[in-house]
Amino acid sequence: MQASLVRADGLQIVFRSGRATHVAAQDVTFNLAPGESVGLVGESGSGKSSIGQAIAGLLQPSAGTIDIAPSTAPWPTVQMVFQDPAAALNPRRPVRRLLAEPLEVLSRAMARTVLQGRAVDDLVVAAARAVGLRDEHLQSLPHELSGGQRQRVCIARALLMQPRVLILDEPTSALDLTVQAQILNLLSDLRREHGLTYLFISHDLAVVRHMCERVLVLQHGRVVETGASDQIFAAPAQAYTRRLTEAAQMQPAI
Ligand SMILES: Nc1ncnc2c1ncn2[C@@H]1O[C@H](COP(=O)(O)OP(=O)(O)OP(=O)(O)O)[C@@H](O)[C@H]1O
Repeated sequence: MQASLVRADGLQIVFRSGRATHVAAQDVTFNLAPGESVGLVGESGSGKSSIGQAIAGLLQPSAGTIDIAPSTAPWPTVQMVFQDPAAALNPRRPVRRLLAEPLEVLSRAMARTVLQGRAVDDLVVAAARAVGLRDEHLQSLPHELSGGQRQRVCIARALLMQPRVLILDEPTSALDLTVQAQILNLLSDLRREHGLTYLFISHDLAVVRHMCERVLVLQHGRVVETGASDQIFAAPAQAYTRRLTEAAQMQPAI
């Protein structure tokens, strides 16, 4: 069996407001092996984002464990990219600042390891180029960029933290189809170049089929089916998955 980089075991995520409780995830168990891209699919409200946030350390599960293989990096090696890049970026900061700030707030020890003697601005320029932004974009405010360019900024900002795992939460859902394809190609290239591991959250199975070797299908917070993408798409075992794949076939191909 392949070593796992991330292991979620028996995850339960419960939201409480007043007396009401809502179980967003129940007994969710899965592995992410180094370098693989795993899709997390399911209808709206099935718990995809909640699970992604728990893996990224942004949300505390009510039960269960998340183990991330030890690394030599003294900073979090899981980064998250969200659906809406405009909401994720401070509208008053130019791109250069947006990219530099997470590096500037690192502790001295972390900064030494991340920067390795390089200037923050050199890393910022390199990261912007690596995601296909032009140098003049560094002066731009988020609203002066296109949606695709803003998502490139978010991806660059995540990459600057040298993650091993990226949680991609509907990273192209807010983009039109041509731009969507460009960002998906960028993500594929970056995964190959940096040996990254992806948890790719999407309600769009056509995108997941394109991006992921393996799929977890969620319904009402539970994993109801899991397997290789090809197999899930060719012969889904569950009626629920069949419904999702049929809906995907009605959408334009990537
Ligand atoms: N902060 C919160 N407080 C209360 N309930 C929440 C909270 N966040 C999510 N939920 C509920 O938990 C369930 C799962 O939500 P989640 O966002 O994880 O689903 P999802 O599969 O990502 O949905 P979508 O595809 O619509 O983004 C939903 O019923 C949602 O209403």
